[in-house]
Amino acid sequence: MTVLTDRDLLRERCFLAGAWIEADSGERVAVTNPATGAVIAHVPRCAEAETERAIAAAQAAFPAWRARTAAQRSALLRRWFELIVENREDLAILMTLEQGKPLAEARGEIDYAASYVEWFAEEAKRLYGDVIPAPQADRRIVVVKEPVGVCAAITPWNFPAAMITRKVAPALAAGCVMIVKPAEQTPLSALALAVLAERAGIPAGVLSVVTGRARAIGAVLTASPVVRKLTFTGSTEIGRLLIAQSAGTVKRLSMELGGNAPFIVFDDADLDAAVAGALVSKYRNSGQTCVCSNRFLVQDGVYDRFAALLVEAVAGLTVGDGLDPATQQGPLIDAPAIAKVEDLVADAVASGARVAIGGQRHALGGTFFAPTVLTDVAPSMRVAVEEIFGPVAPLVRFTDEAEAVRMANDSDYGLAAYLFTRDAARVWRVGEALEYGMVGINTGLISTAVAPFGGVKQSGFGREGSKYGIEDYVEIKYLCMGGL
Ligand SMILES: NC(=O)C1=CN([C@@H]2O[C@H](COP(=O)(O)OP(=O)(O)OC[C@H]3O[C@@H](n4cnc5c(N)ncnc54)[C@H](OP(=O)(O)O)[C@@H]3O)[C@@H](O)[C@H]2O)C=CC1
Ligand SMILES: O=C(O)CCCC(=O)O
Repeated sequence: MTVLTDRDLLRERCFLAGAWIEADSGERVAVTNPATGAVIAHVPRCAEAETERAIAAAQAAFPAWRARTAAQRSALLRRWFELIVENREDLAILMTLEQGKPLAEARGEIDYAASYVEWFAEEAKRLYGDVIPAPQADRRIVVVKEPVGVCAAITPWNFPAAMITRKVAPALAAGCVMIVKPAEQTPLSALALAVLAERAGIPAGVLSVVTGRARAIGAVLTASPVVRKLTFTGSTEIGRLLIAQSAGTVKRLSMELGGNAPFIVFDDADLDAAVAGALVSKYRNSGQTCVCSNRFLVQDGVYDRFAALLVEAVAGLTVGDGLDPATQQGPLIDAPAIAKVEDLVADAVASGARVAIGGQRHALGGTFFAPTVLTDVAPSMRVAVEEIFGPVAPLVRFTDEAEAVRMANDSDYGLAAYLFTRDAARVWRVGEALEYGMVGINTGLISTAVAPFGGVKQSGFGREGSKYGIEDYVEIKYLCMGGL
């Protein structure tokens, strides 16, 4: 394996109640490098019993953690942030090894992940309440914010670090404690973050990371009355299941689920900017991002020109192992992922779409898929309806603004949307008409810790990052003082 400066960051045990443990069964799961198929590590295959112990440890740790002052919690989070930044290169290498994204993108994700910790270290100190003018002279009404309590996070493989910090940091800032179940494909980044949290001095039980059997761990987390909140990022299908499972304990939930982002290019757009935006929003992380553009809606007048420019730009993308500095697009995460992308492209072609570039597995083999542009795509084709999660840009034609908005909103999803135009009035009209939680205007990159990330419709609910993100981890309590 590529040498880490600090080998201690590569952990093959879970972090539970401040101890590094094996699974009770002794079973382990292999972690593979998607670029080579090589096994790079093993992690414990934990199940019900270990999850129960993590919950008990969190419950035990909660009173002391919530009792610390906001400034004390903030200082520990700040230290965690500094350690993430100091270990940026090792964390990025680990991420590329287990996830496949190019090293430059992995470094970017570590910075992004760290920025959530930095942000919420600051927000911890600003969790203000309210004083409400009372209707009676002898009363005072005060609103305070209290931590929700024991929280659980189930996270995906596409952003192995950032999806953890943007849940853990606001939770800990608010005074909650957290159990994380990372994705099976990418546990090493989660465990390395736990190493750094431990080094930062975050007390035992405040943060646990349990790897292993998703269904068993999820069942215990959702059924437990001790766990007061579940936050999930992943597929809509599993989100629905977790919502149903949480009904029995009436848990608070945050769901960041799938997307089908429209990327709308109007006739008056700056086409060079639109192509640059398309590249970053479509091909970053090999298209495996819930906010990736899933369908390009391009107006008649610029359709052919935009397609030609996009194909030219895509032809210049270098595909390869993420550890190679020349690589701009890595492999897909695993065999089912590439099979799904291949199937969607085949379905589109069979229905009349044209492959302008790519359209098949890359010559490198394995799970590498050629960066692809499809033209003559109809909005009803599966490739424009389902979440692709791969480097495929389907180009759909539209005639006028009303049609673009109608097509864009014709989806069960509502996470991110993008539009490119030079018309300021249209920016407002279309920006407001889009039924999405986030809208990128003349940009393909909207993710930042300072803005609220989240969706509407079947893309989920709750917001992460920004001043709103911490609210998902607090309960509002009102104190009514009478007889004054
Ligand atoms: N919104 C987003 O950012 C993401 C969307 N997706 C979409 O979902 C598709 C499938 O990806 P996939 O990785 O299977 O996504 P999943 O939704 O299956 O996985 C996300 C997380 O949920 C866990 N999980 C899976 N099943 C259960 C369960 N029954 N109970 C509790 N936790 C569970 C997974 O654990 P484990 O890994 O151990 O199975 C993982 O930690 C992608 O192609 C993409 O379309 C995927 C990832 C992120
Ligand atoms: O794809 C996801 O699951 C989260 C989006 C990453 C980002 O914050 O941009």
